[in-house]
Amino acid sequence: MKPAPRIPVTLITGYLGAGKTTLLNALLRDPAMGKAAVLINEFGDIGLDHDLIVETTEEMVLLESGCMCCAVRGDLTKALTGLLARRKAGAAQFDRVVIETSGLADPGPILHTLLVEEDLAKGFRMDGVVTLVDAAHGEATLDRGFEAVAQVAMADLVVLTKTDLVPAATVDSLQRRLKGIAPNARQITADHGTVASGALFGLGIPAELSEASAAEAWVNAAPARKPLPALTAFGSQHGLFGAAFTQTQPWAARHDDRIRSVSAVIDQPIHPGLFNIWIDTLIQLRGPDILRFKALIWLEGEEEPYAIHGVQHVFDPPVKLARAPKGDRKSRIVIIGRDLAEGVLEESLAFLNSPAETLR
Ligand SMILES: Nc1nc2c(ncn2[C@@H]2O[C@H](COP(=O)(O)OP(=O)(O)OP(=O)(O)O)[C@@H](O)[C@H]2O)c(=O)[nH]1
Repeated sequence: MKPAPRIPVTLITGYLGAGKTTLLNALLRDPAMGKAAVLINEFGDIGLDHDLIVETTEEMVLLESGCMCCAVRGDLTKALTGLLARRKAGAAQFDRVVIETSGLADPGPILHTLLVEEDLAKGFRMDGVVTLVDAAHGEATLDRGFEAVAQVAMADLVVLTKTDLVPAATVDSLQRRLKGIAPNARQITADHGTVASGALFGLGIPAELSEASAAEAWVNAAPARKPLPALTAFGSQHGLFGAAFTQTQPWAARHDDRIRSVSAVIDQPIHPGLFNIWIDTLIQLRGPDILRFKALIWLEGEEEPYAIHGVQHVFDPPVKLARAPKGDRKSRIVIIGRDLAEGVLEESLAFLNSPAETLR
């Protein structure tokens, strides 16, 4: 029997006051939202945002008493497990979950919870990370704290809010900066919380769709700007993830500079052995510093590609995609990392281009 489709989860994040509650209120009126369960996380004792939500769905859970990424993770697990059980028993009806995080939350551990808790991973799939950035205070917020930069780096979609409060040139320059931090994330603007209907949904791994063409758009990888460096032997100048990886640079400069995003398009199907070595090494050595990993991978000898996504050292099981487009058997990989020395991810990606003899 085919397993039931997993329920998509959307994570709405963004710094304090970025406009998350305003957006959620507008979203609750969007027919594209369908039947949704909404989880709201509050930092501090009083669940103020809960009172600010004017229209509610039937399933609204307020997670209090701390930041979701640390203290409340247990609560998040409990809330999601509870929702799943009630849905199974017919006591709750919803087809998606939307989580509004506290402004201080790091989306990484929250995404982890969805991936590592076995029951949750079976019942839910991540549909997308939506990060709100306040156009009026965005630059200053990014300058002040790395949390805000990391929230942008993890986004599938960046939503600019309060653009009505600043000149167009300010919006342009902020958008350029955001593109630098998250080159693969789409950017849209919200007018007092209102975005085009459905714009926030369908951003995740198209697992249940099984469409390779959709996966290409999901990965959104651009060919490397410079050709991948040639590998002469196993590993390269630095080894697969060698010296340069352990030697991170002093990150005194801008917070933005701590984020490095690398994407590659690999023309030929990849030897499965090479791919396994590569990904194991990446996870073992640099797992905690991989903020996001998305890939559409063609392996030698296989007719369909795999979609893979990961957050730090936790990876969702690869999803084999059916209905692959004819012709193009190029793998696409995007890695967003923090505190990684320049050139190292590129070099490691070059390993995937190396002939299979490298293994022997
Ligand atoms: N001018 C303007 N104000 C906005 C817009 N979107 C939100 N706001 C205002 O920004 C303020 C903060 O919005 P919230 O939705 O409470 O922000 P939040 O991200 O939920 O805030 P925290 O829960 O503190 O993290 C409110 O006064 C909103 O009315 C916008 O597009 N334009």
